[in-house]
Amino acid sequence: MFSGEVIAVTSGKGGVGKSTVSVNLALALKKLGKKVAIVDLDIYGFSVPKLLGISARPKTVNERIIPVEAHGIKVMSMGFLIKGNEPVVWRGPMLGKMVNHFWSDVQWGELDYMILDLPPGTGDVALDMHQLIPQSKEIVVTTPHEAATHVAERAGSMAIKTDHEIIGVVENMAFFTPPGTEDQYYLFGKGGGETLADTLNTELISSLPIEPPYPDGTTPVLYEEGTVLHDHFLDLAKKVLVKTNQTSNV
Ligand SMILES: Nc1ncnc2c1ncn2[C@@H]1O[C@H](COP(=O)(O)OP(=O)(O)OP(=O)(O)O)[C@@H](O)[C@H]1O
Repeated sequence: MFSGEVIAVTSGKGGVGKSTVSVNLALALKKLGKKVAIVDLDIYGFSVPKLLGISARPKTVNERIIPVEAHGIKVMSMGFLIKGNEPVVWRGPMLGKMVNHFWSDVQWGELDYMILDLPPGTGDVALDMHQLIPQSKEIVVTTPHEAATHVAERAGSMAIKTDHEIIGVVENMAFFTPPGTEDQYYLFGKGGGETLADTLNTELISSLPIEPPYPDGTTPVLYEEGTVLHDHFLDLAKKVLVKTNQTSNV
């Protein structure tokens, strides 16, 4: 158990950048001097350990689990409990037990923020989380494309129905600016994030551009200084501070 803000990051469909937003928001909050943990509850697509380059596993001391630390943040993931890349074949009640386990049996210590990377959609884990952590607030991630915003609306509606505050919508892959230009190309359409925010009666708190690959063709996953997305994530973290009545420690 811990005291601090719990922020669940959700999306309607997979692949829109929910884990990318969760991890980079957690790192940006850390840069603002906050004590941060991230919990990867994306049972069928856990990716946080890989994004953070973690190969260690959590240890248990006096029947309490000690989370793994990476880049200055504490991490727990469904991926720590599964061997290699095996598929997860658990059903609802087992998943509920796991969510409870992460919440009650982990030695989190003092934290300002706990970021939860939820599975996409409105399945068992999202429902369990909403019931177990009634104080959690939500960020809804979508791309501007109608196919994504349409299903993201359902994920957001679930938060509203269970009385959870939606901090805002993050529109990811909103546009592409070719390096060396100021042009903006709206590859997945324009305005989808704003429309979703209106429908959910919340605010569009960030429009994140598409990060171009490095010259060698690889793509960054942690947006360090020098990347296009670095400042966008810092701005998003500052907005989260304001929305949760906190101020930067740096
Ligand atoms: N703004 C961006 N610019 C460029 N690439 C991005 C951006 N956001 C995410 N990506 C890339 O898109 C892919 C999908 O992102 P991510 O894994 O975060 O999505 P997700 O919504 O968590 O998916 P899933 O639910 O399947 O885990 C990754 O390869 C990620 O690096």
